Amino acid sequence: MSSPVAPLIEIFSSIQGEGIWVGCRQIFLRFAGCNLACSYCDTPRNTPRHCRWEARPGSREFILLPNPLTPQEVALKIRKLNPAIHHSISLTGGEPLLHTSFLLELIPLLKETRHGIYLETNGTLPDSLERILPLVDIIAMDIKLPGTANIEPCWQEHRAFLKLARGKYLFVKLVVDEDSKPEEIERALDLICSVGDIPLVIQPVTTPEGKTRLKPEKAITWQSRALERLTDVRVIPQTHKFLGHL
Ligand SMILES: C[S@@+](CC[C@H](N)C(=O)[O-])C[C@H]1O[C@@H](n2cnc3c(N)ncnc32)[C@H](O)[C@@H]1O
Ligand SMILES: Nc1nc2[nH]cc(C(=O)O)c2c(=O)[nH]1
Ligand code: SF4
Ligand SMILES: [Mg+2]
Repeated sequence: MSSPVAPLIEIFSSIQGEGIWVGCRQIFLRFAGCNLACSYCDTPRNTPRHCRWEARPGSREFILLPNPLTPQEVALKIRKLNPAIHHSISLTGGEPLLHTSFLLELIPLLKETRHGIYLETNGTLPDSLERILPLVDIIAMDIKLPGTANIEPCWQEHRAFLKLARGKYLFVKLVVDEDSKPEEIERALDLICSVGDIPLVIQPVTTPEGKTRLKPEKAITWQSRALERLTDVRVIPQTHKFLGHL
């Protein structure tokens, strides 16, 4: 039987710019395609890019789409990035859980990082998560605020996802801006608390110009509100955008 293939946008080594593992060195695998279309999304999910390899740390290897790669080919490219010095491999996108058949074959080939597999996900595909759950170590799950992302609500999918993911090293990211609706943030807090005392990162929207769209006073207000109900609540912007990392 032939190996599944997956459309990858890029493979690169960089410093995690978001969430509770910010600052850790990771290898990033960015998959093409997404089941959502968040208004603030900073990632061209399907745009082919030119193939090029820059042989310097933090460089990126751009895979010319639609040239899908097999798990063996991806594992070989990762091996060239010295996985042993990396905290983990971040599976991101686009939405990585759209490619679970590929991940089931790929992940067992990726053993050399210090803390395994880090899944960066929009938290809307619980059935897909269930397929690969034993193979992931850390889950960074977004709870999408419908008004902020300008998408249909996915509260039910998020609830099912959280219940599955809570046994892992799990944290939730809430991407918030000045116009985020208080009732939606409250609903997200209700959802998290109904599943457990899960670490929460409030992540301001970053504009294409690199500015954060959440004033300090509002970030403080929402963090205070969340800290009344959760133990670990941090406000962390996308640091890689200020530091110039990939
Ligand atoms: C590009 S997404 C890919 C993984 C997955 N599709 C998701 O949404 O979690 C990775 C992370 O970047 C965040 N993100 C994307 N665009 C952003 C922006 N303009 N400002 C702040 N966070 C952003 C997402 O919310 C998510 O936490
Ligand atoms: N440095 C860096 N950190 C990141 N954290 C999440 C990212 C993503 O696009 O999934 C990302 C990214 O694209 N670059
Ligand atoms: S789910 Fe993630 S990749 Fe998809 S549009 Fe939203 S932020 Fe972008
Ligand atoms: Mg990114």
